Amino acid sequence: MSSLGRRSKKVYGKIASLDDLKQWVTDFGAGLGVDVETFSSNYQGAILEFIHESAERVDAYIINPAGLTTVGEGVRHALEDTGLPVMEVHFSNISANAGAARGLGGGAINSSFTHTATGLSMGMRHYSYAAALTALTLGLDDQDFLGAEAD
Ligand SMILES: O=C1C[C@@](O)(C(=O)O)C[C@@H](O)[C@@H]1O
Repeated sequence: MSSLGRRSKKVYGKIASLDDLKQWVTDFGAGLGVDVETFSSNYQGAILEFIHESAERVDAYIINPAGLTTVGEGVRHALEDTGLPVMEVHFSNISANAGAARGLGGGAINSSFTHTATGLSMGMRHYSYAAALTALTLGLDDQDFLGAEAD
């Protein structure tokens, strides 16, 4: 994701850098009245440390597992252990066939995050984050859904 600006414009759209993405998501959250804390790293251990140290102070996670999508068991497990809602997001539609407009060039991949995620938002460029953030906000405000006390 640190190479966002060099990726296919057709799939990833006009967001030119991770900093731009973080700002866009933060601004979108502010519009919803939500504080967004952003984090990114190319190092799996750093992602694990962030999840561990943030679990007590956040309400939920939105994760784009990017290059870890098919292999990030440690990160997936750490997220599951927080007991918090987790939305998986992707710019691309990772389930699309090869050659599809917003799919990955090589065709569908199987995410190792989806089976324990609360929800999934993908194929909508950076708007996938907007969908995830909106759904999480509504869900957490709903006392019969994500806003309910954890079991
Ligand atoms: O780095 C990425 C980005 C991605 O997660 C997306 O946002 O579409 C899709 C992944 O397959 C890829 O490795």
